[in-house]
Amino acid sequence: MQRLDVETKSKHYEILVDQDFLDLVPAIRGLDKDFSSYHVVSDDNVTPLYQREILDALAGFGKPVHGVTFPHGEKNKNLSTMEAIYQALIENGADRKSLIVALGGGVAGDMAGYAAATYMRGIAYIQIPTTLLSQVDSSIGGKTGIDFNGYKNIIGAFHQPELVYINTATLKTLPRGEFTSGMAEIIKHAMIKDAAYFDFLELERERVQALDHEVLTSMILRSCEIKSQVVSEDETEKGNRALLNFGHTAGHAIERLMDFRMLHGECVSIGMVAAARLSAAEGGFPPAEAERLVRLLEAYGLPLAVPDLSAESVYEELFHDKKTMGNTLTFALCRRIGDSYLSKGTLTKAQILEALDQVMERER
Ligand SMILES: NC(=O)c1ccc[n+]([C@@H]2O[C@H](COP(=O)([O-])OP(=O)(O)OC[C@H]3O[C@@H](n4cnc5c(N)ncnc54)[C@H](O)[C@@H]3O)[C@@H](O)[C@H]2O)c1
Ligand SMILES: O=C(O)C(=O)C[C@@H](O)[C@H](O)[C@H](O)COP(=O)(O)O
Ligand SMILES: [Zn+2]
Repeated sequence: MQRLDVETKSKHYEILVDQDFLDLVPAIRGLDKDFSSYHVVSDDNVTPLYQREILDALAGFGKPVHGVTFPHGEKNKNLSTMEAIYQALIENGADRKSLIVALGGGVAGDMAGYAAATYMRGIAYIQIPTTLLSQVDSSIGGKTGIDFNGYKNIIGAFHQPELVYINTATLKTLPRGEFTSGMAEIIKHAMIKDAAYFDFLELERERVQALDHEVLTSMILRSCEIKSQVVSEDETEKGNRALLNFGHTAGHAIERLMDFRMLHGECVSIGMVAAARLSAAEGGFPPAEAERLVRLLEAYGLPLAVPDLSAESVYEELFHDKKTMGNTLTFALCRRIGDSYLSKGTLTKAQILEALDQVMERER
């Protein structure tokens, strides 16, 4: 098992990376908290795969254990699913000393985390991420929340977990497209912080895609390190945490405009291509490096452009981004691969439209 620390202002916790669930109970025991009951929240794909094993393991604590299942998918990351989760917590007698267990992908993590942030004004939770995306990104850092009227993560709270327990064996059941979606966040980590990691992702692509255990584990660990470092320095996104939003400004807009028919990572991939174009327009990001990004995304099977949207429609959506203050758009951009910065209000509408045009399939 491998361990990493996350040290934010509000909480210190560990990320454990293992190949099974055998150390989960000892890890929870190690938190040294006397939880009164356990509530495992997962979607209807993950429940039949992993919920029973987790419930059985937690039953060893001798306290009530409950499973809560919600319908899978981004379309269900909303208030009505939250209502059902709150209802289940009440019916199952969750109290202030209960532990919520977020089991599944980023959707389960964001919603179970938000339930933990708000139920009885905040209770403890842990993350057991089972998608590549959630293992390297969403389970770490305490951003929790839901979409509302299609606006991405527009309601939410920062609430750090007590523990992140990653069992890489769960990736064996993950559909291929979901694995690919997770690769977008991993490439994002390399783009914003680590050129050598970008080289690694280029060099080791075949072994990554073959789920080679050694390469996969090193990759997950490196991404967890990058994410936890950024989060530890700026827990509540007062500044540089927004670098983790590289590709998300346009990505979230596309996700909404496509009515969530595309996966988060796919939209982030297209958003990163747009961000690379903007980086070139503003900061002189070298065209050869933009090309390397495009080739890497393509090699991992990620999309580079979006069908059936107009640059204008995406541009209008950008103003709903959480980094937008008043009318000032903020973008996470790159000077070079591995070297990122925040650009606040300096790009013109024409520059942004031109970059967006290049990721519109019809207009290419
Ligand atoms: N909080 C954050 O910091 C953060 C970071 C990145 C993304 N996100 C959010 O995460 C969400 C995307 O997460 P995701 O890509 O994990 O999506 P997801 O949670 O919808 O999971 C993807 C699909 O895989 C299934 N699944 C999960 N684990 C499985 C497994 N081991 N085997 C088989 N099927 C499995 C799920 O049922 C689902 O259908 C988005 O809502 C995004 O906004 C949040
Ligand atoms: O943890 C962060 O900070 C991120 O930006 C990680 C992103 O991958 C993630 O999609 C996050 O949920 C986006 O945050 P938002 O504040 O733009 O909704
Ligand atoms: Zn993301």
